[in-house]
Amino acid sequence: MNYTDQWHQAVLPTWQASFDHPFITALHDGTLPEDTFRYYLIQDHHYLTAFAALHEAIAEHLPADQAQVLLALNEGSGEDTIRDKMHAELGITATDFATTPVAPTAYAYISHMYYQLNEVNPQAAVAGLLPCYWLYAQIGAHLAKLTSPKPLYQAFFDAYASDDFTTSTNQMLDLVNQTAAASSPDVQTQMATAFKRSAVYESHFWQMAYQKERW
Ligand SMILES: Cc1ncc(CN)c(N)n1
Repeated sequence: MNYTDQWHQAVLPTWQASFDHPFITALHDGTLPEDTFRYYLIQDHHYLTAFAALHEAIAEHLPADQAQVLLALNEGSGEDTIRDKMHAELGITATDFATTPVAPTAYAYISHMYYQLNEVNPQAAVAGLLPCYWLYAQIGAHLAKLTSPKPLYQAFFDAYASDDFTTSTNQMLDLVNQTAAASSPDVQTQMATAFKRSAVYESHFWQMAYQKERW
């Protein structure tokens, strides 16, 4: 079994908690209040801004060929275009982003990823990015085919079931497995820990949005 499958096996209950979260089930059956989705999109914009910056920062510490893959991934998943359409549909503006503080869980997740880079090592930081790709690709693949009655929510699942996002996820999986294979056992353990913590934060992120968490 490759490294990422081992780490995935080790976090299965946490991973499943995201699939079963009421935010996801309500998105799927169309009952999620629009203002809850709006809250999610604004927080996720904060998260994705930091996530893109992290790709750049981590790439500076990787061997050139791996850095190139990470930078290309940062350009190419197509997520921004879909999000722009959703923001427009819900009337979310640049002012909303600027005036809405990053909520505690989003702040903690972003801080965790920077901690991996600044206090652990770039390998752990790369592993910490993976659940963001992989979990959403799996949720998209699973739920897009079940069809939400609300087109906006269906578009969310479709985006993550798309060929572009699946390809990006597979490239990220390859990058993380190659990085792990070239690392010492101690670093592999640090990578597994970073992956696990990101998976935990992914499940908490739905809850943050569901309860519209505030400071
Ligand atoms: C919190 C979070 N995790 C993952 C994804 C998918 N890139 C996302 N948009 N937001």
